[in-house]
Amino acid sequence: MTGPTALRPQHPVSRSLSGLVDTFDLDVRGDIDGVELSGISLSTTTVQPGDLYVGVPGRNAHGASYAADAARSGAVAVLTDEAGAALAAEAGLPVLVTPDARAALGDVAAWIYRTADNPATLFAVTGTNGKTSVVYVLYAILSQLGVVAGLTSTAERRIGELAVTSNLTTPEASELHALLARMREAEVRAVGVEVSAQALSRHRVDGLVFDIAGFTNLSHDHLDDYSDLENYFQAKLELFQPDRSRRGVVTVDSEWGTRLAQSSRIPVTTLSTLPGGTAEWRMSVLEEHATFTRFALEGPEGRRLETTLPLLGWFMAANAALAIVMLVESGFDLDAIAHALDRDGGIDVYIPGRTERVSGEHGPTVYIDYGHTPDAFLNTLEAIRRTTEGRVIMVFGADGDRDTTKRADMGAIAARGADAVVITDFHPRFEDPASIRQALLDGARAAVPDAELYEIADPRAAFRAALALAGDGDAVLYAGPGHEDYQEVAGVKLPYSARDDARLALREAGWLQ
Ligand SMILES: CC(=O)N[C@H]1[C@@H](OP(=O)(O)OP(=O)(O)OC[C@H]2O[C@@H](n3ccc(=O)[nH]c3=O)[C@H](O)[C@@H]2O)O[C@H](CO)[C@@H](O)[C@@H]1O[C@H](C)C(=O)N[C@@H](C)C(=O)N[C@H](CCC(=O)O)C(=O)O
Ligand SMILES: Nc1ncnc2c1ncn2[C@@H]1O[C@H](COP(=O)(O)OP(=O)(O)OP(=O)(O)O)[C@@H](O)[C@H]1O
Repeated sequence: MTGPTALRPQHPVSRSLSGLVDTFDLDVRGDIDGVELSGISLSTTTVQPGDLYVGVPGRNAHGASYAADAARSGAVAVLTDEAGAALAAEAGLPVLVTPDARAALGDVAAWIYRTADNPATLFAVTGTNGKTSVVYVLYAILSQLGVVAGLTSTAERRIGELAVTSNLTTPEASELHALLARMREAEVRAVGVEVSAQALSRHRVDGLVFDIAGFTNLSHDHLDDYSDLENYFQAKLELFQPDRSRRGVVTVDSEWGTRLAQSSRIPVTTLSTLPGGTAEWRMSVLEEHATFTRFALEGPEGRRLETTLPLLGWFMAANAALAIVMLVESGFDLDAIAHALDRDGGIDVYIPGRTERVSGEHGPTVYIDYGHTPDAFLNTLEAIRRTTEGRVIMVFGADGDRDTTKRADMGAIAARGADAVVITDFHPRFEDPASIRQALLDGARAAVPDAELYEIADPRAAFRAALALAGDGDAVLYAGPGHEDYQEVAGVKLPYSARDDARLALREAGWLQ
C-alpha cells in the first residue's frame, strides 16, 4: 500500500522569522533573532528541519500540544492561537500568536514559499462528482498542447512523471503552496486543482487566486459536514467570488448550476451537457461505447469541436467539455485544441479508477469506479446499460463514519439500475459494517422488493460472486474503491486494491491472460 506523501520544493530559499512577524504583524513569545524558515507544516508527521509548525485546534486535540514533537523533528518556530501558545510553551521554540492560525495558514504558506508570483495558470474544479476527472482531462489536453502541466486531485498530486498519493482531495494550504513551489521549480505552466467544499470551508485554498474556476454539478453528498444541500451549495459558491477566482465556467444542467452562475460575482461562462441545453457552450454526445465516447462541443460565434474520449459515459464527455471550455476561457484557442486532439486521435487521458475498464477481450466487461454518491451510481449504471447487451451486475458498499443519509438512495438506485446487486463492505471505519450493509439492503428492497440481492461482507469474495453471475455480453460495475489501494477498518488501512484484485479474479476465471 502506498502511503500518502507530499511534494515540496527541492531548493527552498529560506526567509527570516522576523520578516514573517513584520509582514503579518504577529505577537511574539520567545527569541526570534536569526531564525530562518524553509518550510511550513500543519502536522508533526510531515515536519522537516527548518519548518514553521502550525498548531490548530482539531476534533481530537489542539495541534499546539504536539509542538515538542515538532521541535524534535526540526521545527524552528510555532504559529498558533492564544490557547495554543500556552500548550506550545514547553517545546522551547519561539511562538508566534495570531487569533486564528488556520485562517492565517494560506497567506503565511504563500509568503514562505513565495507562491504569490507563480507564473502558472491556475485552474480550480469544484462540484460533487467529476472534479478529479476534469482535472485529469485538463492535464491531458495541456500535455497534448505541449504545455508543462501539474495536477492535484483525490487520487494523486502529479508533476510529469513524478506522482504521489493524496490523502485529502484538496491538500491543506501548507501542502498546497509547497506543491506549487515544487511545480514552479519544474517550470510547470498550468495547474489543475481539485477543490472540495471542505477545502473552501477550511481555508485550504487561501493565499492564491485561481485564473479559472469550473463547476461540474451538485447532488447529495457530505451531509455529515453540511447541515443541508443549501449549505453545501453555499460552500461551493465561495469559489466563484473575486477573492478566490478571476473567471468561471459553470455547468448549468441543474438548478444548482443555474443559481451558481447567477449568484457568482466573477464573469462566468455557461455550459450545458444535456440534450436541449441553451447555455453559451453546449456539449452533445455523438457516439457511446464501452471503451470510448465521442462528443461535439459548440460555442459562441459558431465555434465547434468534435473529439473522442477513451472512457465510458456521457458524464465523462461533460467533464471533458468543461475542461475544454476552461482552457478556452484561460486563453487557449479552440482550433489549436481541436488540432492537437485530431492529431492524437482524441483526448489522450487515463483517469485512475474512474469507470476504468479492467477486463480484456473475453468474458464480461468489468469497470472499477470511484462513484460513492447516488448521482454517480445513476449515471454510471445508465451509461453501462446503454452499452451492454446482457445483464448488468453491480458490487458496492458505503463509507462508514460519513454521510449516512445517502445509503438508502444508493441501495435504491443500484436495485433499479442493475439486474443483480452484491452488497459488500467498503471502508467501515469505526462503524459496524453489518449495519452499513443493512441500510443499503433496506434501501434496495424498499425500491425493488424482488431485486436479486446478495450480501457478502468480504469485498474479494463479493467481487468473485458478481463475476460468477456474469458471462460474455454482461457487465460488472464495482463502485466505490476506484484508484484506492486500502480498506479502512477501525482506524487501520488494510492493503486492498480493487483494481488489482479484479484483474486477479478475471485471470482466475480464465478471462484475462
Ligand atoms: C474532519 C476533518 O476535517 N479533519 C481534519 C483535521 O483533523 P482533526 O480535527 O481530526 O485533527 P486532530 O487529530 O484533532 O489534530 C489537530 C491537529 O494536530 C495535528 N496533529 C495531530 C496528531 C499528531 O500526532 N500530530 C499532529 O501534528 C493535526 O495535523 C491537526 O492539525 O485536520 C487534519 C489536518 O489538517 C485533516 O487532515 C483532517 O481531515 C480529515 C483527514 C478528513 O477526512 N477531512 C475530510 C472532511 C475532508 O476534508 N474531505 C474532503 C473530501 C471531499 C470530497 O469527497 O470530494 C477533502 O478535501 O479531502
Ligand atoms: N459529471 C459527472 N456527473 C455525475 N457523475 C459523475 C460525473 N463525473 C464522474 N462521475 C461519477 O463520479 C465518480 C467520481 O468521479 P470523480 O472522481 O471525477 O469525482 P470527484 O468529484 O473528484 O469525486 P471525489 O471528490 O469524491 O474524488 C466517477 O467514478 C463516476 O462514477
